[in-house]
Amino acid sequence: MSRSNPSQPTKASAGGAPQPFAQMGFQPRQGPHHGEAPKVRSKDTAGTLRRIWGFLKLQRRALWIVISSTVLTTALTLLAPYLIGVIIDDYVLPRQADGLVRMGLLLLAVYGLGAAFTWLQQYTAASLSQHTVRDMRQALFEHYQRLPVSFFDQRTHGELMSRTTNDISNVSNTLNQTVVQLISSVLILVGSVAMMLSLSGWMTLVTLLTVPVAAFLAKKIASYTRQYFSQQQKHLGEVNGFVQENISGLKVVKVFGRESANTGQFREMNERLRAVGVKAQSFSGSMGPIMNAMRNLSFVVIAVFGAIFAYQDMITVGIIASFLQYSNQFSQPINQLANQYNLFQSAVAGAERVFEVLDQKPEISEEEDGRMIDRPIAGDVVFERVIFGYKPEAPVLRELSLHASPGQMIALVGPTGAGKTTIINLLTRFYDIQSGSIRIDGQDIRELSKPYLRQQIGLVLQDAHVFSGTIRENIRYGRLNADDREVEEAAKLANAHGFIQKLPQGYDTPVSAEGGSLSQGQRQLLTIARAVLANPSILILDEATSSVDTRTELHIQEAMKLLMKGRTSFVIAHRLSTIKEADNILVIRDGRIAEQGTHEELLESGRFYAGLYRYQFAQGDAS
Ligand SMILES: Nc1ncnc2c1ncn2[C@@H]1O[C@H](COP(=O)(O)OP(=O)(O)OP(=O)(O)O)[C@@H](O)[C@H]1O
Repeated sequence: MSRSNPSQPTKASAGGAPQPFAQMGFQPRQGPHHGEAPKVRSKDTAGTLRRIWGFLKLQRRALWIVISSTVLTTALTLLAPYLIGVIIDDYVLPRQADGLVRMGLLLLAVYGLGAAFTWLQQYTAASLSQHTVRDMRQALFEHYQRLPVSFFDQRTHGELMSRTTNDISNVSNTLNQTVVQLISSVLILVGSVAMMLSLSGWMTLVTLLTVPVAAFLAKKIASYTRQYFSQQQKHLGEVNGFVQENISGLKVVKVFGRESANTGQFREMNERLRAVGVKAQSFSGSMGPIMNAMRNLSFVVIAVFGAIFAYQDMITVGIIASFLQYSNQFSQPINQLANQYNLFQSAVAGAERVFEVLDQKPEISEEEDGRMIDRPIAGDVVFERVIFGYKPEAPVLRELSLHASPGQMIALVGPTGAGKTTIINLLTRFYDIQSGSIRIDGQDIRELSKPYLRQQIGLVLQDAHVFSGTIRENIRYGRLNADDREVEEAAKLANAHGFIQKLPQGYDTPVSAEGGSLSQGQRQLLTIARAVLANPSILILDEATSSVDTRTELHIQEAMKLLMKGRTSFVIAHRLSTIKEADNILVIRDGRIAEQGTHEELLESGRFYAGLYRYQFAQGDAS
C-alpha cells in the first residue's frame, strides 16, 4: 500500500467527497430556546464545569461509552480519506484489480463501523444528558423544599420556575450535543492536520490557506447572530409578559375598554419581535452558505495546486483525493466550534443559576434541628419585647409583647403595613427574631424543631391554596394518614361537606392549583377542613373572610368558630365584625401594640379601634 509518487501522474479527480460519519456538517444555530447567551463570569466557568462533572460522574459507564465512541468515530472518519487515496494510487491508477474488492470491503467496513459508533455515541449522549438533568432537577426541587421562606420572598416565582425549566434544559441540550461535538471537532481538527502533514507538507499549507478567512467569517457571523438572538429573546419575553398580563387581567381589560389600545400596543411589540427575528434567522442562516463557499474555494485551491504538485511528481493523485476530503472534514469543526461556543456559554450560565440555588443554605440543617416538648401543647403563647426587621436596620416590630392564654382568641388589627402578618411569620419561624423571645408553653421556639413547631400551628390564609389533585387529597393534606371517614368528618365540621356533595364526583372531584372550578369561599372552606383534620393547638386565621360573599362568609365564620374552640387562635381581620368576640384585640401600629382589650373596652376608650369600628359601621361593613 505504498503512497510513493507514481511514475506517471494522471489528472484524476476524487469525485464526490464522502461525508464523514458523525453528523458534523453545519447545522444552523438553533434559536436559543435557551434565552439570550448570558454572560459567563470566566472565573466561575471552571468551577461550574467541575460541578457539572460532579453530576456527570454519577453516570460513569455512559460517560465512558460516549468518550470512547467519539474517539473511535473520529479515528474512522480520518481513516476513510486515507483509504480512498490508497485505492486510487495502488489499484485504480496501476489498473490493479487484485485485492480491489478487499479494499472496497475494508472501506465499507470503516464507514459501517463509523455509522454504528456514531449511533452509539448519540444514543448514549442522550441518555447521559437526560439522566444528568434528571438528577439536577431532583436536587433543585429537594432544595426548594428545604429553603426558608425568606429565600422565596426575595425572588419572583417566575424566575425560580425558569431555573427549573429553561436553565436546566439549556444544560441538557449542551450536554447532549455540544460537549460531544466540541470533543469530536477538536479531535477532527487535530487529527486531519496530522494526517495531512503525514501525506504532504506543501499540500497541507495550501489546504489551510482559506482557514483564517473562514475562521474570521465564522466568528463574525456567530457574534452578530448571538447579538440578534439575544435581542429576540428580550422582545419575546416582552411579548410573553404582555400576553400573560392581558389574559390574567382579562376582566380589568374588558371593564376599562382597553381591548383596542392593547391590540395596538401588542401589534408594535409583535412587529419589533418580527424585525429582530428576521435578522437573527438570516444571519444564522447565512453561516451555512458562506462556509460552503469557503469550502468550495478550498477545493479549487487544492485541485489547482494539487495538479501542479502532481505534475512535478511531488504527490500522487490519490493524495489529492485524500486532501479534498480532509479539507471537507476540516472546515466543519471550525463552524461547529463557532456555533457551539455560544450554546456552551449559555449552558454554563444556566448551570451557574442552578448551582446558585443549590448553594443557598437550607432552612433546617440536621445539626440545627431542635427539640420537641414531651407533653401535649396547651397553647400558651408569649411574645416578650420582640424586635424584628426583615432588614435588621429597619425594624418592623419594636419591643412588641403579647400574651395568649390557652384557648384564647386574639385578634390583630391595625393599618396596612403595621406588622400583623409579620407577627405570624415569627410565630411560625418563617423568620427568626433579632431580640426578645417568643415562647410556647414556656419553651423558647428557637429551641424547638421547626417541623415540630409547625405541626402545632394551623394556618388558614386569605389566599387559600389548593393543590392539583382531588378534593379528598386536598383535605387529607392536613394529616396524611387520615381515613376517608375522618376526611368527611373534617369537611362536615368545616361546613364544606354540603358543597362537596353537590360536585359531580363528590370528594373525588379533581381541582387544579389555580382552584379552577372552585369559588374563593369554597377554597377557603377546604383549607379550614384541612386545618380541622390537622388538629393543631394553635391556629392562625389571616383575613380569611375577605373577598367572599355574605352567605359564604357566614358559612366560613361558623366553621371557624368551631375550629377555634379549645385552641389558641390569632385572627388577623380587616373587617371588625369577625372579631367582636375575641378575648383580646390588639391594635398594632408601627410595630407596637397601641391599644388592647375586648371589643367593648376598646370602644369605650374611644381611640383608634373605636374610630375604625364607627367608620366601618357607617359603611355597613361591621354590623
Ligand atoms: N418579606 C418581606 N421582606 C421585607 N419587608 C417586608 C416583608 N414582608 C413585609 N415587609 C414589610 O414589613 C412591614 C410590615 O408588613 P406586614 O405584612 O407585617 O404588615 P400587615 O400589618 O400584615 O399589613 P396588611 O394589613 O397590609 O397585610 C411592611 O412595611 C412591609 O413592607
